[in-house]
Amino acid sequence: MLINKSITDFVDDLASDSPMPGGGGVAALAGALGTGLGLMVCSLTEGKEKFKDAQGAIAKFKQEGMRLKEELLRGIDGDGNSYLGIVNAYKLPKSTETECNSRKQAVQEATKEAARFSLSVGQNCLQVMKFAIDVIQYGNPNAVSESFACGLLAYAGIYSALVTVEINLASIQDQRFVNEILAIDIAVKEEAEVLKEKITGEAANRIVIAK
Ligand SMILES: Nc1nc(=O)c2c([nH]1)NC[C@@H]1CN(c3ccc(C(=O)N[C@@H](CCC(=O)O)C(=O)O)cc3)C=[N+]21
Repeated sequence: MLINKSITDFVDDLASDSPMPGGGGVAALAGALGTGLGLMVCSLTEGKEKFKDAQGAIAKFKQEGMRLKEELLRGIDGDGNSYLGIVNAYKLPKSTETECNSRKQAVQEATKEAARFSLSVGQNCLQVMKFAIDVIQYGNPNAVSESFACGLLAYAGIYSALVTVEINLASIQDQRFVNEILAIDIAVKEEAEVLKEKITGEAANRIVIAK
């Protein structure tokens, strides 16, 4: 499993020509790392008298963050496996016309599954950006830089997931499927842009460097 590797082995694997991890799995990792940073800020806020008014909100955000962290960690291997589905479908025999047809069908199905999987990674990363905004607003301001990094790692995760969705869509023939997924893909991107503006705007307001 990819998630049990050391960071060094993971990055070396990534750098090699092995088919996983790919862009989709790294998207999930970026989202998980972002979530970890946001959760760190929750931990630095919890139980502190200074932040007593924020305790209820932080407890709620922490639960959501823990759910997203688990889901994104699962997505690192999950996405890689969904891509392996495509690789394996291409390896099916193609000597007869029947074999060719069923191989083609299997490649199409596996590619749809891979597109759906990376879309779900992108959607989870979008939730991490919302979690980041909550944590920016309610969390310990000493670590607000971590809250911003949480949101911006998730933003990178979204784009990494969505280009993966799109490269898969490019080889899918079922136009109805393509339209349906593309509509969600575009909506996620639009929402991510709004959230990114909000996050960078907050960062500019909250981290003021004397000149
Ligand atoms: N859910 C999902 N996650 C992905 O990460 C994902 C995906 N879908 N869809 C497609 C892109 C692209 N990507 C590649 C990974 C390895 C090779 C690779 O190793 N290619 C070898 C051949 C691989 C083989 O045939 O074994 C080559 O081009 O020479 C290529 C492309 C992962 N992606």
